[in-house]
Amino acid sequence: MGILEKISEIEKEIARTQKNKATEYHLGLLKAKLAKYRSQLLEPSKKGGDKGEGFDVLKSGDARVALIGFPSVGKSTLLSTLTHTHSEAASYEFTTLTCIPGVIEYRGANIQLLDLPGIIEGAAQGKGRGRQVIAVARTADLVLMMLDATKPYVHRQLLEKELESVGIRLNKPKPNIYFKVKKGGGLSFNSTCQLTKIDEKMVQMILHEYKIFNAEVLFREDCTPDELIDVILANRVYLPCLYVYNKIDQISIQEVDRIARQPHSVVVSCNMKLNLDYLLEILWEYLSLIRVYTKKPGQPPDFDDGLILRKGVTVEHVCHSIHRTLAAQLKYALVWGTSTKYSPQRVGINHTVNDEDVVQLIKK
Ligand SMILES: Nc1nc2c(ncn2[C@@H]2O[C@H](COP(=O)(O)OP(=O)(O)OP(=O)(O)O)[C@@H](O)[C@H]2O)c(=O)[nH]1
Ligand SMILES: [K+]
Ligand SMILES: [Mg+2]
Repeated sequence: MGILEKISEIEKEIARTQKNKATEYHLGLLKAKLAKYRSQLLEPSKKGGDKGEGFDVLKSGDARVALIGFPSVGKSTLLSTLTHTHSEAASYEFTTLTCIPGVIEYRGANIQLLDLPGIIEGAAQGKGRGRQVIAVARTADLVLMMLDATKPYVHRQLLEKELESVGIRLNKPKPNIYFKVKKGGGLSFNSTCQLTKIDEKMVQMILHEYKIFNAEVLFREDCTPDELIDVILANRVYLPCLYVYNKIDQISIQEVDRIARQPHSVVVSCNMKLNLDYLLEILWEYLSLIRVYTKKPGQPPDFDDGLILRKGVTVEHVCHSIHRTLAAQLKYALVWGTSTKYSPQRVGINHTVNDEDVVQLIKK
């Protein structure tokens, strides 16, 4: 039996197994098996052929966004609208057959936007260019899932399932589980909170499925067996995802309003250029980008040339992004902006900066 058949057998068995206390362990085991086979699918095959490799496009700029969606939802139209790059758009499916990179210039940042072929159900199993598209998605900082607002909601769920099945986790934090394989000593099982979805026996069973007999497992939150499997496999990517509903020129205003209220969702019309400014604002937000200005003593801040950084960075990162030796020479910094109580305020190297802060670095 090939891996694909094994996967489909297990999926069928999971579907026909009733979910209750008595079948809990059995289901946990099935899920562990399923995840194991699926991750084998992701491994590059030794015989050549479909290696599951992405399209060869160099990463560039401050962040990378992958456009994922069914055919003809308007991905190429969006790329041509937001960037200087043209990507052929047409009313037939699979117009785009390769990866076409463009650059969104926004607030001084260069955001790489990747137009990709449409994916279809079964993409993860190798249908169409699915695996290549998915391989590119894994390298992105954000998935921009484009949907046709005139199509049923189930389209979104199908796409999510495809990405889920290849280990891409959307808008989910990494499960807070400490896991370490050991050389001996059996299983050390601990938790810092009450566990309602998993117990020691289940953990042991799942680990045995991966031939792991000695390990340290510490749950810091109430995780599910699936989350434990994710941590064991360690090949999952956790990405923010924006659902962009295109073609709102074709639906009623009530419908637009309803969709726009869903979490992580933005409504646009590429053809009518509706709401694209808002899309860029949200994109910036979801990429956790910030812009920080530097200022030399006695001179105005350099507002033309901000530093593009990520939320949560400190004065130390600011130093590094200017020159690698600067951090070691820093005495203190003066900061104007929302990260301080006073403007300016004298801060140390570990001070966290905010979007739009002005920073003056004082050397020793
Ligand atoms: N009504 C309407 N049509 C749109 C909009 N945006 C794109 N389209 C149309 O949708 C069709 C498909 O657009 P594409 O940009 O080729 O879609 P795609 O997702 O790149 O398609 P593939 O490359 O085939 O996967 C074209 O006929 C576009 O003109 C929109 O905002 N409203
Ligand atoms: K198309
Ligand atoms: Mg296209």
